[in-house]
Amino acid sequence: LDICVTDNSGVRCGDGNHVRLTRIQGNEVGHVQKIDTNDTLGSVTLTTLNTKPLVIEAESFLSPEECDYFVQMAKDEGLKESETVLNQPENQRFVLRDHDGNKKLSVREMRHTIQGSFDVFLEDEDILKLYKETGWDKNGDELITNDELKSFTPMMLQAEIQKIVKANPEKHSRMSKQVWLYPDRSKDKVFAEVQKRVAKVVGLPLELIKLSDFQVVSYGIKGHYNAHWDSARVEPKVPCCTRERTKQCRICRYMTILFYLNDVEEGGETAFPVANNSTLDYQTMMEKDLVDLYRKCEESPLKVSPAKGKAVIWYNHFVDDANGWLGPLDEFTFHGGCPVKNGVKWIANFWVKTTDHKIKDLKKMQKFYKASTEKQPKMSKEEL
Ligand SMILES: O=C(O)CCC(=O)C(=O)O
Ligand SMILES: [Fe+2]
Repeated sequence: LDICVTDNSGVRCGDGNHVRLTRIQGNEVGHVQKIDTNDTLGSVTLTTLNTKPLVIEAESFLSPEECDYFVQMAKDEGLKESETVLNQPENQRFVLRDHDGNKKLSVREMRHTIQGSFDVFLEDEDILKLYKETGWDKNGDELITNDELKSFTPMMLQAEIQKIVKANPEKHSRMSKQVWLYPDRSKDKVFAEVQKRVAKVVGLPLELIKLSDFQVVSYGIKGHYNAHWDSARVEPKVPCCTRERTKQCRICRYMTILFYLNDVEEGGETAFPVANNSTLDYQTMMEKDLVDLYRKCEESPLKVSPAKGKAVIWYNHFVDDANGWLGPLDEFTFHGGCPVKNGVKWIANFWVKTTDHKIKDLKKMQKFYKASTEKQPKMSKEEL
């Protein structure tokens, strides 16, 4: 195997063991480092915002022109309403969340049932109004018993919820528009330069950066994205998703580089609701409704404010010590977008993807390596 990659130390070839995922050294909160980019921008300054999880901010990672360029590109391509992705298969979606196991659903348990089943975040008042209108809570004790459950089906519940979110779309876990961009890797000069800059700043092979996904998202007033992980927990039996793959797979995004493409008048921060918690337990996360950033954003321990050209960088996964590739999910990267209060918000997600098959990834990277070396016009003797 002869694997070559291009990184900050030049072209390096070997058997594959010489390629490892690396992290930017964050050191401590407030640590500042300046990285020369050797391009039109000159340099990028990184500031460590947090260490658990490691979150790094770069003001002016993109120039205002680059930001405008990506927004225009997204508009030309056309944005579509973001779908809320539920990871559970269809038949496991409707699960009654009877947390205390007393065979009755409290209002809170019904809220969580609806969240888990339909990805819709209602308030207690919505549930009570629903009971009133449908009569499902026959005796009006605000509890749904097994017997009362028989009077309606999941389909009926879904229909009611659909009515509610139609009138109040902000009750969705996500309210935004998005588009995947596949800027032609050799022809789009702006995108190519940004990819190079990303490779330089994060210190990963350019060939890996070229495998990344790029998505532009826009939020209007009340637009938000409740807390989630950008990647998934490692499950050896479920392979990582790739562009070719359609069967059951999990998302594997080693790192997220989130660009803010405009200045937001008010709101729209990126929040990390479990940052710096000593432990992470799902029970507390449920009890405190930490997912619900639409309502609980203010309580978040770490928030990053949008600013045109700024990038916020974090690692969804640790690195596997043995092979230097995708390691365990860093669960503290749980994050989302706070509601926009005034103005609009444009972002671009730059997701550095890998799979858990290092060799397969390296082989894919070789295609980009070869393309770049072949395209290089041979220098004539005169030029030398
Ligand atoms: O809008 C934000 O600040 C966060 C967006 C986000 O987390 C995502 O698109 O995955
Ligand atoms: Fe995200």
